[in-house]
Amino acid sequence: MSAEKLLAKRVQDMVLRGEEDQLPSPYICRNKDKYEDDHDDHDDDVHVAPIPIIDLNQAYVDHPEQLQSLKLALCSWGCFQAIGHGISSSILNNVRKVVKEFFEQPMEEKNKYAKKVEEFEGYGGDPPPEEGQPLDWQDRLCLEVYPQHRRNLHFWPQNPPSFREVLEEYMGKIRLMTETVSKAMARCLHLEEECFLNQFGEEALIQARLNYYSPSRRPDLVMGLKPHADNSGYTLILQDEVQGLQILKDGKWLTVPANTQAILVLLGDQMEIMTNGAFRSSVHRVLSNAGKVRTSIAVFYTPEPGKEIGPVDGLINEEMNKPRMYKHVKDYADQYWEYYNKGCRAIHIAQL
Ligand SMILES: O=C(O)CCC(=O)C(=O)O
Ligand SMILES: [Fe+2]
Repeated sequence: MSAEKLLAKRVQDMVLRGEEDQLPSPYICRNKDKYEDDHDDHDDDVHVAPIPIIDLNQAYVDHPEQLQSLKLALCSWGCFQAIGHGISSSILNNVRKVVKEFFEQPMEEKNKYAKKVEEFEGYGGDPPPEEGQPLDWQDRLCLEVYPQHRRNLHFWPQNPPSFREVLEEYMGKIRLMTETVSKAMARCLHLEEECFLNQFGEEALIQARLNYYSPSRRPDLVMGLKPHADNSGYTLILQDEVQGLQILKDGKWLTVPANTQAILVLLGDQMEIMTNGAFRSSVHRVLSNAGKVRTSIAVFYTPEPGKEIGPVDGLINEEMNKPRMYKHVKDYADQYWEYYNKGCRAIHIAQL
């Protein structure tokens, strides 16, 4: 069956209907040659990553030691687990709960928010990749959240009844968190604290992607989300208690611990450009598993459309051996998706 046709179906629906025995080939992206082999034969030994934990509480975030830890985390891991983010456990639990409840409703209810196959916003699967590229073993609901005038409320679920209110509360807090994080990122590099915020701009995009990973009988063959680096400046990820997210570090896939109280801050390509490569965006993927549903809420924080971004001056010094490594770019997303759909990274388009 073609990718377009498959993308009109939901993975969750295939799993619930027991249609997985005939696993459609566009989903198969791993161990292709082992398709006929022993079902238990797969190599996902889990190496849990000691990802740095950073306390964003105002009382600590500007301490030289904390800033130094932040810099180390971002330069060597490309991510950190944020605690002290000011979002209460009850808000975190509520948002996870309504997201799960949304996906656990009948298809008919969810399809009220269905996207067109080629489009991005709404409920469904990602737009079709190029021919031959695998499909992800997941369903998701993508929503534009800020600036507020970009919201398309017809995609915002009305069921469960508290969905909109709970998401709105969470996203308001996340927006505040982006200010703290952007300032701390500047300060840890000894830059003027508004320098990244100014590049993101007043109309910076904040988009939510609610991910639902159904279990798979063949986690050795499919992938929840294929390897990629995000197009964003950075991404804020709230996980549930089921592991699955992995980051690529020094050529090895390492599992991100499922810390339900922390929000993972993961660098995207546009922060790599703005820091002239001092920070590197993190390549990551999500594994499928045989037993449990996994949900996550990824929020992409991305410079305002039409705004030029580039390496900040303080990170370029030709005489001090810190040459400019990246160009100025505008609407990086447009080219990013072309490469993403081919299963490639796009960062080279900004590199000098
Ligand atoms: O599910 C996750 O933990 C990560 C999701 C992700 O990488 C994305 O939505 O871009
Ligand atoms: Fe991602």
